[in-house]
Amino acid sequence: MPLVRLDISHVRNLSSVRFEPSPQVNVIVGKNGSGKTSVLEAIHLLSLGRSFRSHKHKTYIQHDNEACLVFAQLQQSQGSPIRVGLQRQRDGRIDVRIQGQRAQSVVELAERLPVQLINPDAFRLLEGSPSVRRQFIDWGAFHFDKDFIQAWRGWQKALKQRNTLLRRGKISASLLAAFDQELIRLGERVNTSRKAYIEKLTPHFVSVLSLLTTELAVELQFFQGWDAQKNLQMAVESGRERDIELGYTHTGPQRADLRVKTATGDALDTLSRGQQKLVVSALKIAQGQLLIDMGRPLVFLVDDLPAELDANHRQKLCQLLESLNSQIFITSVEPDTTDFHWAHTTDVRQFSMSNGELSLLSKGLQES
Ligand SMILES: Nc1ncnc2c1ncn2[C@@H]1O[C@H](COP(=O)(O)OP(=O)(O)OP(=O)(O)O)[C@@H](O)[C@H]1O
Repeated sequence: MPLVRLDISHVRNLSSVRFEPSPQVNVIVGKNGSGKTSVLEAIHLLSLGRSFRSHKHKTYIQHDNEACLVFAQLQQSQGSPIRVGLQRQRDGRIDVRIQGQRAQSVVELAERLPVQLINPDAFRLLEGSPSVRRQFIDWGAFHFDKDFIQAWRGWQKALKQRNTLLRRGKISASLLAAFDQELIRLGERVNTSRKAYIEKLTPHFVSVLSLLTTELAVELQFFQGWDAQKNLQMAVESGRERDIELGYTHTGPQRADLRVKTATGDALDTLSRGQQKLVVSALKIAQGQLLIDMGRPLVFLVDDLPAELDANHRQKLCQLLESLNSQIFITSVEPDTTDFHWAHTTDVRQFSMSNGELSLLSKGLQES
């Protein structure tokens, strides 16, 4: 599934960038504002139909252009590469093509080209609201449990309807109880899937983190969103009167969270910025590794790797990513990337980015 060819047109300052990435490691080096992140943004756009930097598509379409286009060839395990492309118009329209045929939705691309992003914003996993961590869990649950998305959508719908009733007031606890059956059934289903995913992820996370650093003992605690001693039925029943008072559903899977703890407290309060970066990277890599173990290769997009990591940890992170046998795109402002040590068997291509122009600096297997 690696990208063997990439054509990017009119994404930010990239008027026309065409290149043949390595199926293994690609390092893009350039000054601030040269366009490195825009290459990762274009790959993300092709995978998910959206940017990781902005929800507003007009911000990434190049000024004075009506549309941006990202086109790629994806290597298959057998046979010739498949052609995939995505065009986004300024008026919002999206055109997704697979082998020249129009696709039903961007989901078809997400399945063919899963990406995992590690960038400075990934810190939001620790410092952001619980919704960021729920998204992280749900991404994994979605890939692990084929029925998860259907249950999640149904539960969201039931929750929305219930909250609308509560907001309007004038609803009795007995009437509300009639609406709660579906909410409870689907909410339990969502919770079971999330729990199972975190159980699978935890040992991977622990082992990935121990490869990055031996100095940190970090624990993942899944909070299901209500008292662990109760099932959802009991929690919803005992919370009904309070929900009526508050005008919304105050307990349930919508309050779930993933707590990242050290021996002395929350990781966010006790770890340095660099250590937090290692923890977040370990979470993201563990998540990717689980998917790879299921036979679903993915592309890692790593933006601004050196920031806040010393050379030793940077090297360990590179080794770990390399060991996953995935395609990797890494950006760096450092002109000297010799401290990224890759195995001599790895095909590393190094590119230079300058004012939206990409050029190949070096290519091939590494010297031992
Ligand atoms: N819609 C747009 N049209 C044209 N140029 C844009 C648009 N949006 C942003 N730019 C410019 O494109 C460039 C994008 O750079 P990008 O963020 O990819 O750089 P970078 O090399 O990753 O920088 P850094 O190292 O600072 O993260 C910037 O120079 C920015 O001013």
